[in-house]
Amino acid sequence: MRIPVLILSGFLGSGKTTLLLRLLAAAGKRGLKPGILMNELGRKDVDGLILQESLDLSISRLLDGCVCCSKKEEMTGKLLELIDDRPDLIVIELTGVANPEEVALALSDPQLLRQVKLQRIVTVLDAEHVLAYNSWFQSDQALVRTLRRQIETADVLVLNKLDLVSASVRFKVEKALRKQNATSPIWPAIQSNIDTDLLLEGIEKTMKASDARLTPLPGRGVGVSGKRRILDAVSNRSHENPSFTRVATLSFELPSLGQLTSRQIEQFLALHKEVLLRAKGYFKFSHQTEPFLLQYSGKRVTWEAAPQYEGVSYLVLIGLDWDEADVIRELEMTLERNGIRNA
Ligand SMILES: Nc1nc2c(ncn2[C@@H]2O[C@H](COP(=O)(O)OP(=O)(O)OP(=O)(O)O)[C@@H](O)[C@H]2O)c(=O)[nH]1
Repeated sequence: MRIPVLILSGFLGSGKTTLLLRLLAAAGKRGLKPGILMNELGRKDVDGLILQESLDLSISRLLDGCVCCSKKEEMTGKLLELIDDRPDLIVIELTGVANPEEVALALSDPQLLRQVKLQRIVTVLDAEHVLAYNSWFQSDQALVRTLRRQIETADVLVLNKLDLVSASVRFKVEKALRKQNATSPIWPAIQSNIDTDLLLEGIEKTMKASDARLTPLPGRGVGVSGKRRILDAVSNRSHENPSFTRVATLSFELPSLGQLTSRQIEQFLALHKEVLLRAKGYFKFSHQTEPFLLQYSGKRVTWEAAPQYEGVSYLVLIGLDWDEADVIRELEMTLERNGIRNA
């Protein structure tokens, strides 16, 4: 059973920690044991201290850097430590400037893939200021894009600090949010006071003593029905514990690449560009002497030599509202065209 992960995102000061405290209280009432990973930009762990004062919990911290950029490797290590404690769920509170899709990608690291599963992305918004971000940060388009992504990828938008705005501002904000995310619910809140039980829906006390950390879970075959699979796909949308997140992750181990080329991978990615947020993978092409690292972000592909990589080839895809079976089918077809056939 993979451990469900809740991601709390939202700009600085929007009310994430306030929500986290409520969430932890609700988890406690349900008898759930949470693991918490807090990522803060400053060296000083202010939020962690607040939490530790409020609750007797072990909290993992990633300080002085964002999981999106400088702290990616460390995040995997911290999560593995948390998994060792066998929590029923893991809550990751991001820095205000983190992009949730990058965290979804990090969760698909081969070391974590079969142990954790993205359950839900919750974005907390400061109703008083959210409409001003575009003009405030005009000179930093990367930040504007990240803040937009926090809204687009959210499964739940918590519209917080409503005590500070009028009804007409609230209406304007909701209208603007709907343009960026037409489907996810918007939950109004003051002091991040929402029905936290709804956030914990689908999360149960599942970790038993027998669920050892390194027990490999079988890859869940999500291949096309009626055909034998030629690749093993691991999805965050598992049957055993339905995921509600719109951000889907698919990971493929590719022990054999046949005659596959980087160009064909790019063509495969281009087919899904409307729904693909991010991709990453290592490839050991038969015609190359060293492995290559693929990065796909903002619809752009880059390749770089990765001589230090020693594992098998793999590909991780992060998409929004996609047809999973369609993506898998296309990849299978790409592999088949390159001589990779069913055994
Ligand atoms: N007036 C008002 N203040 C709020 C509300 N929600 C949270 N706050 C306050 O806003 C401040 C920031 O809240 P946090 O929960 O720490 O926000 P955060 O998103 O974790 O902040 P960072 O860690 O800086 O990213 C605190 O002083 C909260 O008490 C609200 O609905 N109304």
